Amino acid sequence: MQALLSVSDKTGIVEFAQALHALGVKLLSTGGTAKLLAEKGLPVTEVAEVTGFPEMLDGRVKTLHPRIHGGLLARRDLPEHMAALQSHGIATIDLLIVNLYPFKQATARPDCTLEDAIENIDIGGPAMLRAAAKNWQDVAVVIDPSDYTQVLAELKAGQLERATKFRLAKKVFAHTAAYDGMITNYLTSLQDGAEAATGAVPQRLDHPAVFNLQLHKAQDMRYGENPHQGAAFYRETSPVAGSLAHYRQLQGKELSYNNIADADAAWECVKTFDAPACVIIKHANPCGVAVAGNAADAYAKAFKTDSTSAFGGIIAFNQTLDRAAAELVAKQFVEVLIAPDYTPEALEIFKAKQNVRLLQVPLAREANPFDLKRVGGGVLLQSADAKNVSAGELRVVSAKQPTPQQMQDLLFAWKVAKFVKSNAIVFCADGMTLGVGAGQMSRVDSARIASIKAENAGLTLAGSAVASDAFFPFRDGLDVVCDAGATCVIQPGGSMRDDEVIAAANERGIAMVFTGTRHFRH
Ligand SMILES: NC(=O)c1ncn([C@@H]2O[C@H](COP(=O)(O)O)[C@@H](O)[C@H]2O)c1NC=O
Repeated sequence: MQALLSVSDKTGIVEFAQALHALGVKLLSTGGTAKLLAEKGLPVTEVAEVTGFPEMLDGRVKTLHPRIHGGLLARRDLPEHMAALQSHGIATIDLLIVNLYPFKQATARPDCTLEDAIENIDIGGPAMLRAAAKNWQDVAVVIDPSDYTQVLAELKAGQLERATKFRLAKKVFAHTAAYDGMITNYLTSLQDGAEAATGAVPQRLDHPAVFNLQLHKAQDMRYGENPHQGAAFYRETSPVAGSLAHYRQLQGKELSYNNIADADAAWECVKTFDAPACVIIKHANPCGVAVAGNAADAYAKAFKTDSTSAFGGIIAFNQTLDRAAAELVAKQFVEVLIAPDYTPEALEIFKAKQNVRLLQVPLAREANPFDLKRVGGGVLLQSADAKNVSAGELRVVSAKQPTPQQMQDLLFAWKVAKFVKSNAIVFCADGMTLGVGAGQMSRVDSARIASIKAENAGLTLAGSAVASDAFFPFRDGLDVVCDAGATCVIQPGGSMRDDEVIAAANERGIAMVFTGTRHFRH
C-alpha cells in the first residue's frame, strides 16, 4: 500500500505517518511534508523522485503529473486501467492525505495583498483530492486530521471500510466546494481596480458579487413550521461564539423547527442583558422579559407580564439555572429552556419532566456576521442588527428630563423592543415588561394592544416607560401610551412630524428621548 502525504496543516501528521509506516505503508510526500517526515527518521520518497521533475515555480507545480494522477485515478477493477499503469511504470496510490493552502487564514490578515491571496490558492491539492475522491472505491482520502484516528484503527483491523471511504470522499467534495466558494467570495468582493494595485491591500466590498455559503445539516426535523412542510436544521461551518448553533441538548423531546426559531429569538434577546435576565418567547416575540438580582426573580417578573401567553413558551436565561429558578419554571408548561448552564439540582428537577427540552449554550456576545432572509428566487443579506444604544447617545427632546430610574427603564424597554416584531410598543417598569404590542401594521394598534395586555395581566401602566421600535409618525400613538399611564418614552425620532410629537410629549408632561437608530424586525 502506498500513501501520499502533502499537508499545509501539519497537525498530527508525523504520528499518523509513523503509524502508517509501522503498518508497512510506503510513504510518498511533497517538499515541506517530506522534509518534516524525514527529519523524524521516516523513510519517505519525494514526489519529485517519482515524477522525475523537481517541484517548480515556487511550489505551483509539484504533484500535477500523470505519475501521481494516474496512480490516484486508475480503476483497479478495470484491466485496461491497470495495464496502462503498468506500461507507463506508474504505481497506485491507495491513501491520500492532503490539506490545502490556508487561503482563509491568509485573506483574514489585514495586510493581505492580492498577490498573497493568489499564492494561497491551492491548485495541486484540490486536483489530487478530487481525483482520489472520484476514485473513492480504490483510494481513501483524508483531509481532516480528526479522521486520522479512525483511518488508522480500520487499517490496523485489516482494511478501510467501504462506508468510511465513501464518507471521506463526500467530505472532500464538500471541502473543495467550500474552498472554491471562499476564493470566489474573496475575489468577487474586490473593488474594481484591485487588480492594478500591485503590492497593495485591495479594497473589499461589503457584499461580494457572488456569495457562497456552506451549511452542514445538524439534524432532520419531523416537520417544518407546519406538519405538511419538511425541514432540517443546518449549521454554518464556524458559527460565532455564543450563537444558538452551539447548543447541547441535555434532555427532552426532539427539537422542532419552531422550537429552534423561538429558542434563537429568546437566546439572542437574553444575551443582551448584563444583569440576570429571563426572556419568555411565544411565536418569535417576547411575551415577558425581566432583569433582577437572580434568575428566579427574573423569571417570576417575566412570567407576570403575560402568564397566559407564557404557557408552552420558550424560556431563556443568561445565568446558570439554579434550583430556585428551576422550581418556579417547572410549575408552568414550558417547551424549551435555554441557559448557559444548569446546577445539578436544577437538572434533577427537570428529570421528572422529560418532555422539557433543556438546551445548554455557552454564553458569548459576538454578533452574527450577517442576517439572511429568503424571498422568492433569492435572499436578502444584511449585517446583523448589532446596535446597542448607550445612555450617552440618547437625546432628551422633551422639556422634562427623565429621572435616573426612568432612564434605566427606558434603556431596558429599548433593548426589549429590538426583539419584538414591528410595529413594536413595549411598556416597562422596574426592569420588567408590562405590556408588549407586536407585529401590528399600525403603531397605534400596537400601543393599544400593549396596554390591553397589561390591563389583562392586572399590571398598572401608571408611571411606566415605553419604547417604540421606530418613530411615531403622528402624535396619536404617543397619546395612546400617555392615556395608558406612561410617563416617559424612548423612540428613534426622525419623523417629518417630530415637532408635533415633541409638542405632544410636552403637552402631556412626559419625558421623551430619541435614540437616533431604529430597530425594525420583520
Ligand atoms: N502545485 C502542486 O502540484 C501541489 N501539490 C500539492 N500542493 C499543496 O502543497 C501543500 C503541501 O506542501 P509541502 O508538503 O511542501 O509543505 C499542500 O497544501 C498541498 O495541497 C500543491 N500546491 C499548490 O498548488
